[in-house]
Amino acid sequence: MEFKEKISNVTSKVISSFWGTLEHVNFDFRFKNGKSANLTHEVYGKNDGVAILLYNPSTKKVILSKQFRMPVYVAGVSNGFSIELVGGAIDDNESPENCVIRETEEEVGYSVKKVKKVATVFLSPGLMKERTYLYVASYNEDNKVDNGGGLASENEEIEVLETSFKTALKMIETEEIIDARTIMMLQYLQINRLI
Ligand SMILES: Nc1nc2c(ncn2[C@@H]2O[C@H](COP(=O)(O)OP(=O)(O)O[C@H]3O[C@H](CO)[C@@H](O)[C@H](O)[C@@H]3O)[C@@H](O)[C@H]2O)c(=O)[nH]1
Ligand SMILES: [Mg+2]
Repeated sequence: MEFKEKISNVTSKVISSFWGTLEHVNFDFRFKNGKSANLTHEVYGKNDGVAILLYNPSTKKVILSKQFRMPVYVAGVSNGFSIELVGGAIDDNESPENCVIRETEEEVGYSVKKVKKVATVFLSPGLMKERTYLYVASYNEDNKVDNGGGLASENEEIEVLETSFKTALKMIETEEIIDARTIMMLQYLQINRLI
């Protein structure tokens, strides 16, 4: 039998390049039964991202951010406001760790030095090529260096939410928290009894 690759003749065409890039990727896919099909799949992405859950083991509080998200608005949820981990897109030539430390200071005004990497996740593997690196770090009041809020130069407007861990877990049940990264990291804290 002639040997054929499972995936072959991959070509990509950029359909839109605005904030991120939307590509149409054309390829031949060989099914288990030996038949092949020429398929086109859409793939969206930007630079990879980072996100972090900050927790204070003595006060049993966590720091989250609240901001407007157009996709959430378009979906008709919470007027478009989403409660999430601190995070953002990695700048060119920046390490994920430096990015997460930078975003923590920009978005919520805390300077943390020691961050622990927990997982690398694809948020929507059927659509997005982005990897997100997930972190945790403990904090206390000494780490607070300013009020955060995001970069005005990037039109960011972020509300800092310091809330009890118990309340944050409740907000998963009530669907006030709907971001997958945030839910998995709150559960990570819970499973590992870090707080
Ligand atoms: N999505 C999007 N955001 C835009 C756009 N123009 C400006 N922004 C704003 O630019 C800012 C980017 O901030 P970052 O902190 O760098 O990224 P992020 O929006 O928090 O994104 C993070 O989460 C995403 C998942 O929700 C990730 O996809 C992303 O990589 C990153 O981790 C946000 O305030 C966002 O609203 C646009 O066209 N599209
Ligand atoms: Mg952000």
